[in-house]
Formats: sequence, C-alpha cells, structure tokens
Amino acid sequence: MKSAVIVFPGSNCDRDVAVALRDVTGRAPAMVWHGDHDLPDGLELIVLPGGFSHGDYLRSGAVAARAPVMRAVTNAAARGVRVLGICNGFQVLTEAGLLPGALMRNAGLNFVCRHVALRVEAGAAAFTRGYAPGELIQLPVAHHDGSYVADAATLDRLEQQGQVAFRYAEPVNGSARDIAGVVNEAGTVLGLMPHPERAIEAAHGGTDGRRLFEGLLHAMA
Ligand SMILES: NC(=O)CC[C@H](N)C(=O)O
Repeated sequence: MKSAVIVFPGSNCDRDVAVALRDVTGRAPAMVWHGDHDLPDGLELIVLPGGFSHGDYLRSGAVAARAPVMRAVTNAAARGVRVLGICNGFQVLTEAGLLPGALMRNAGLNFVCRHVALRVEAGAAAFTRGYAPGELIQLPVAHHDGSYVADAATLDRLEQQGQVAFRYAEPVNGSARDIAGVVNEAGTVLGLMPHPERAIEAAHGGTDGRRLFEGLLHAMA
C-alpha cells in the first residue's frame, strides 16, 4: 500500500505511524512536509498524524488546516484517496472541513492519557474491516481537546448514515454521543481521537490498533 504521512511543525506521532505503516504494509510511507504543494503520485492512504501542530495555537489543528499541503490532501480526498487523521490529525480534518463537527477542550479540562475501551461500529468499511461490528477494543488516548461536538441534526445524520466509526465505551472526554471517530459520507476519510499506531505490538500493551492498518491493507488489495 502506497502511503504518505504529512508532517507539521509540532507533529509528534509522525514517526510512530510511519513505523506502524512500514511494519504492517511492508512499505515505508513518504514523509511529506506541510509546506509542500504536491503529494507523491499513486497514493492509496494519507495520514495526518497526532501531535501539537503549531503548538495548538488559536485552536488545535486550525493553523495546520491552512498549510499549503492541505490543498493537495483535499483534492486527493475528493478523488477518493483514503485519509486517516489521528488525534491532532482528526482536529486538522475538522478544521479543514473534510469532516463535520469540532474537537473541543475535554469535559474534565484535563489532559487524558491512558488506554480506553472503544466500540467498533458498523459502517465505514475500509477503516473498520479489521474488526467485527460491535467489537470492544482498547486503544490509547492522549489529548486535551478531544470532546467531539456537532449540532443535533449533524449528529443524527452521522448516526443514520453510519458515519460513527468508533465510540467510547467509557467516559473519556465528554464527546457528544461518545463519538471517538467519524468518517465522511463516502467512508473514505476517518478522523479518530485514539491512537492506533500506539497499539501495534505486545510491548505497547495491546495490538488492537494493528488491525485498523491490516484492515485498510486488505481493503486496498
Ligand atoms: N496526541 C495528540 O495528537 C494531541 C492532540 C491535541 N494537540 C490535543 O492535545 O488535544
């Protein structure tokens, strides 16, 4: 699978996700700087990694969403290239308008950094193919702006159209309807607050993240 990881100033999970992609897909991703205007040809997956792009200045992801490379990412997404935004990457996707809603300060006003239980919802096939619908999994979270918000009509639409991909199975950050991950209408863009790239091998304390990348790999085959 040919993939790319976008690197912003302040990204801190770009190398972790690059290692995960190389490990699972057998092919190292291209690392693309935020100031670049073009992406490599033939990409099947673009990852916006976790971190603190531009120091979370203004709002988390707000400055990164306006980076030169985001025009190319938006064009690729429009062509159906899969885009995965993890944590800060999810914040960038909402700020860029590629996903609905916004990520606000956690309800408890604390930085939450621990493994959490999640339920995999049906739908969003490519991104959830590695799991059984309704399956309970564990992934780490590490964020202060993870509380997903959207107006009631948008939330209803997300539910009806099967766009809720992952839900917290325990209280974490006050997200509306416990939403931890959403996809766009086409199911080709996923924003996910937990970190699958930090649950790839047993030494990470769990391997449930590995199956997200394995599922994507099989979906592309
Ligand atoms: N791990 C991350 O990507 C952190 C995301 C974001 N800067 C926050 O803390 O909300």
